[in-house]
Amino acid sequence: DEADPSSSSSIISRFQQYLRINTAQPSPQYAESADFILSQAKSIALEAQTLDFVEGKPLILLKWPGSDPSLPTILLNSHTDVVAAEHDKWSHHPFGAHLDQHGNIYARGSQDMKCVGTQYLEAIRKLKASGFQPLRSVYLSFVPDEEIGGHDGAEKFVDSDVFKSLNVGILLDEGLASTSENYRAFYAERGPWWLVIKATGQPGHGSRLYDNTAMENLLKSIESVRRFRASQLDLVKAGLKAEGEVVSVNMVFLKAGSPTPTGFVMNVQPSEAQAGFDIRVPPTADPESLERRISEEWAPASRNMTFEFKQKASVRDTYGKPMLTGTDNSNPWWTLLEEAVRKANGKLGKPEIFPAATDARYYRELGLPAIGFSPMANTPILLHDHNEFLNQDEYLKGIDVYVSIIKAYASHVEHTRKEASRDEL
Ligand code: MET
Ligand SMILES: [Zn+2]
Ligand SMILES: [Zn+2]
Repeated sequence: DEADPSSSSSIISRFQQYLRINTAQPSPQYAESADFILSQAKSIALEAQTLDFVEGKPLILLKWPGSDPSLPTILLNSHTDVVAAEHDKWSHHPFGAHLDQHGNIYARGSQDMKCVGTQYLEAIRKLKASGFQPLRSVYLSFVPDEEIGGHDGAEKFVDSDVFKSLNVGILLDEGLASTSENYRAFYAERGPWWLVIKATGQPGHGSRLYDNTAMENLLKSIESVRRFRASQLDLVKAGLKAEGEVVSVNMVFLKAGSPTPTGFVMNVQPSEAQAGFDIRVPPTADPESLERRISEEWAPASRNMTFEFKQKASVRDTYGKPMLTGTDNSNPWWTLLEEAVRKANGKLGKPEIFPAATDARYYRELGLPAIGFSPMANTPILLHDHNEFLNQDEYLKGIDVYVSIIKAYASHVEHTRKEASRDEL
């Protein structure tokens, strides 16, 4: 029944409401999404504050206070922005949240990651209705700008005094849909390095053959990048490494020549040429050796080349260690997640390295444990793709998985603390 806020149709219609707010980069409607989140928070009586680290880019922080404020807390993170969508290539409008006859909800952000944001809220709504009282405080952060690097969102947040005062013990952030029945969970991610290489060279008549043209200099680099790319892809194809365990490099733009109103100048060899690459570096890789490869093989000064990074994430934390969250007994949160998923009748695959980037890197950089998890099983991976959708039954199942996880996390008495109190007896 529509009027009952706990009915499935009400839950789905709240998800659709969030999806219908166009928060696509580069001009997300953040004011509207903030209003929506704050109204949801109010309806389930969560404490709320809006943090304006950058004007026009609100970060909403919600709190469900625990009975023991001395315990480290739980932070459930989601980003409110989404990537752009090419409307005319979709079968349904990307901000219409159309529900088709199979129960699939079509919208940009249905997988990445508005689903997770409202699933956290719905799980808390259910837990509150059941009378559950958290021991640890549970925080929810709805952050802007993840899709453009998180510099005005999560990055500013983790540097803030507000964040320090939260005493966060574990962070949950986004994962990926799974095409099998097993959910996927991520203990690390690859760092994005966005590289632009530039070649200069001898300009001249388009009919002449000579050495050291900008185009030739750039093409030698592209050939070298391609050989390296193939070596990494071969490791994946041979089954020796998973996607998140190799360095990926993809050329994303090429720029050279002189445009004319009808095309390009055809008989002048240009004096400059450049190419851009999206490189993803696993935390297990040696960043120094990749840096050397870039400066010596992909953009050597000896070939009149220079390079610049548009984005260069660290793969080491502030203590110099690779940014990996423990998946063994050293990290009770991992075991608790596994158990909680199982209790909710879900299955979890082997822990993986997230192939792309998420805001979790800013927390792992501080040495905090962070787990990437979006409960979507039996679902094609459609983030950033046309016709992104999520099935309503999968969405509802995911809420129950979060009920189980939040319950386990918020009731968890730290082992070391138990030991400490036992020692006192
Ligand atoms: C460096 S910004 C990252 C944006 C996006 N999540 C990606 O992995 O591409
Ligand atoms: Zn995302
Ligand atoms: Zn994304």
